[in-house]
Amino acid sequence: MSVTAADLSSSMALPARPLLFASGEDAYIADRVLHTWTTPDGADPDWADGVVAALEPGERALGALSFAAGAPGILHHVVGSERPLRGPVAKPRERTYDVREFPTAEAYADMVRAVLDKIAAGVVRKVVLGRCLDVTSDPPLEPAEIIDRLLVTRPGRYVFSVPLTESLSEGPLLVGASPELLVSRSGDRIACTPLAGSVPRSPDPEEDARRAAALRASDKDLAEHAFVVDAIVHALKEVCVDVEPPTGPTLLATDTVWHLASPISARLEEPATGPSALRLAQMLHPTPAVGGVPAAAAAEAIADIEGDLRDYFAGCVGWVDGSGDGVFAITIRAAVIDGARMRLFAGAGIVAGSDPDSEVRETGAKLQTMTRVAGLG
Ligand SMILES: C=C(O[C@@H]1C=C(C(=O)O)C=C[C@H]1O)C(=O)O
Repeated sequence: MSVTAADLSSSMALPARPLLFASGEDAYIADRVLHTWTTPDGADPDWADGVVAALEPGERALGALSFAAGAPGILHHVVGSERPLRGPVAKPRERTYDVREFPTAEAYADMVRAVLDKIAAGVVRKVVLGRCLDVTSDPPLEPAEIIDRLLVTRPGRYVFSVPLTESLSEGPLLVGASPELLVSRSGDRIACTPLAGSVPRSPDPEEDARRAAALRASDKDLAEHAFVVDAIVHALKEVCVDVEPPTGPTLLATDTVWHLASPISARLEEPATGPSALRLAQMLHPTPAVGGVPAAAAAEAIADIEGDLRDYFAGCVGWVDGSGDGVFAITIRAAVIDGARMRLFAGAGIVAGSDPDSEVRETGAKLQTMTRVAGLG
């Protein structure tokens, strides 16, 4: 799509704290918020069904669910429109940043070793472990500037900006550019594209291609990937027909990493009475792409070793309408911006054969998606 003068001016119209979700060329941006639904338990099916039942034609519920079961969810009841919102990339303003790693790279490598011990002991087979960067910026970051840059450069297909409280004008704002589709529903058509198995990209094209080929051939990464595909196929078969698992993963590139990706399609037999996109997201989440295998033991290992970092990170973010159609992406390559402060999260799957230093590099590369658009380099 070519960028016209009208597109440029519409990009200027991006509100200071937009409420939006983009999955194609255009971004769906909320013009009005009618109501905000919150729940202490984002996995509650009655809450999800109540939200979908309240939506009139032309309205959407746009928001996010936390990583953990029994943790909060928020959906804004909105009226909006698809808009091109792709302007020129403004040069980041001069800012001073204070950046803290939490945990440090060394502590993260030790956490990876602790998971490898649990794998060796047969307690778990895969655990996704994350780490954070806490950034303070002077002057404060401007969310609209970051989102504009995400929409133009599209480091991930799914760009989002979602206030995490009922107040749209202040408080934490979840922003990011996820490459990973948890689930989409359009009528009876269901799609998921899990990612698992990753390697940092190289600026040298030959080395970059070599790394991609090595990832495609890596038994460790193929095993890490297969856990996710198996779990999603199993969950989809509970509610769908014609579940089409892929023949093998393909390669997907973001700005900073290569991933193994598996597009999976399925069909709802009775879309009128079948689960909405929001219910499907609740059923599938958290997949072993962000949790692990077995799910309960992995969740316990994450709580013990990683602690309480995630909240909405590694959750899911997206929209649903009154017909049950919608799109939910995994909340990765994401940041929470709150005034002058910004927290970034990145995780990596640990399986037998994982190397702690490689996992530090992988999570470092994943963090760069958001540090770059925020102007930190
Ligand atoms: C958890 C993250 O990424 C997840 C972990 C991946 C992996 O371990 O290879 C790949 C994609 C995501 O499902 C993240 O980016 O923060």
